[in-house]
Amino acid sequence: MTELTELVGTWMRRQRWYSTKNVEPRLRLLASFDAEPADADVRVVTHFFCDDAPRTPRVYQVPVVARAGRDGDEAALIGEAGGRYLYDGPTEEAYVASLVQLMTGQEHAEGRDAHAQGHTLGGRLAVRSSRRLTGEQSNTSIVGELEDDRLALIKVFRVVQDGENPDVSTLAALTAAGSRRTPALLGWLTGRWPTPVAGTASGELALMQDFVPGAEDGWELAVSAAERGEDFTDRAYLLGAGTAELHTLLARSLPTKRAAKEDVALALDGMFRRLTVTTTEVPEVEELRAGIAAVYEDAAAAPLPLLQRIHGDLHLGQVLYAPDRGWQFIDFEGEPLRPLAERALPDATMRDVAGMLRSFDYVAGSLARRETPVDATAWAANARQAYLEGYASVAGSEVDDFRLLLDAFELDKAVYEIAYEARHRPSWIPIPLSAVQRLLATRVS
Ligand SMILES: Nc1ncnc2c1ncn2[C@@H]1O[C@H](COP(=O)(O)OP(=O)(O)O)[C@@H](O)[C@H]1O
Ligand SMILES: O=P(O)(O)O[C@H]1O[C@H](CO)[C@@H](O[C@H]2O[C@H](CO)[C@@H](O)[C@H](O)[C@H]2O)[C@H](O)[C@H]1O
Repeated sequence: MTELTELVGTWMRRQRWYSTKNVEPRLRLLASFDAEPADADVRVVTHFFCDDAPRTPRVYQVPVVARAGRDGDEAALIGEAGGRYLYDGPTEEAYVASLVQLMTGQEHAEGRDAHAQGHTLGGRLAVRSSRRLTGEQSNTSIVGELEDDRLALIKVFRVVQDGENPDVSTLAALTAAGSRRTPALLGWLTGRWPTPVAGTASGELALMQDFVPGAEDGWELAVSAAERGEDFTDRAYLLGAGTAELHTLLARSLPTKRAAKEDVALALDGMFRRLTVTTTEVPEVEELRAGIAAVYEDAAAAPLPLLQRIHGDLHLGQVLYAPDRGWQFIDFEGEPLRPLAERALPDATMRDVAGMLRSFDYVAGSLARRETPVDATAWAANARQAYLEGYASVAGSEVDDFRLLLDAFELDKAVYEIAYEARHRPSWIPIPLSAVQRLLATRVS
């Protein structure tokens, strides 16, 4: 193993976006692309590494700034190799400037940057300064101050996959439709890299959107309201109405289809697959399997909905509350544990509704686990009710018409969350696990 690969492997293991926390990375360098050097002492290189450790190998995009001196941010230092100090690219202005140039420069990137193609909706843009956001994230987000004084949110995808990333295609359609519920997309970068086996893969490497100023994170807002026992029903009602508005716009902007038997079979297949994966990782789920399966089968026999583009991983961490714009929806990438090819397929809106309902339960679950526990059970029940009423204020009787589907998606989401927590935050497994037990118990009674 080369010095670079070894260094990146050790560093990557500690990053939030390293997606298989329970295994030691086994990296293989697939390709490296140099950006046009702006300065002889600062080289910007984007590496693509394949991690062979998980069952399905994953490809990571690792942008690095190699400096001649140890003069970058110490917290972002990956290590020293080949006589240079290597820093995590997104913390470095040189990387962000070259990324934005690639994304919004009109001409096709040639020569050394031929691995990437920029697409701009906002013309040629340039950053004056940038700052990486910290916090729990699957990808890496950066706030850039543009030369025209606007702020932009730049997101660098870490796990890259062959195919269309719905974060870009969904936001592009919403932006074109003049959405008031989402930040406008400004541009994106599509790249090519060698696949782990043979051939070339192509997919999105980064995107850039309007930064929503003064926005508060929905999860933090909800948790702080719940812990103080503050009413959240007005906000939850507006969130429900906003979700339905978003769904209406998505149905108008992207393909829809009436669900057919084969769509039901496909959805059921996906749900049972998740159940099997979760059971393998968390054996306690086995004894709940029969009850879960019965709920899935009931939903499969119920009336079929119209399928359309949805958010795909809706929860309180995917919404921002802005004083002048109300609720804003972000991160249309879908569930990170789901194959990319499935994520942009038309789906049922009740999947999103179920995701948000699970999130209110998570607020109560996380507060109950505090050192000094807070009982937010009633808070969560009221938020849930208000959210459904808000949704119905725009979408009419849809929730009542597809109640069995909603029940099944709520369980499916909790099953997904058990696997997600097992990989990322094992001490939180009890939150979705007890939700599955409760959802099954309330159904029987
Ligand atoms: N347009 C935006 N304006 C302001 N903040 C944003 C915007 N988009 C994302 N953020 C912030 O960045 C964080 C990560 O963004 P997100 O799209 O959820 O990334 P990830 O794919 O890593 O989960 C969000 O929780 C939010 O705080
Ligand atoms: O935001 P991501 O796309 O990375 O989504 C993943 O991580 C989420 C956690 O950050 C996870 O959400 C679960 O925990 C949330 C609280 O932290 C809670 O609000 C959600 O309801 C719950 O599902 C999400 O499932 C996962 O895909």
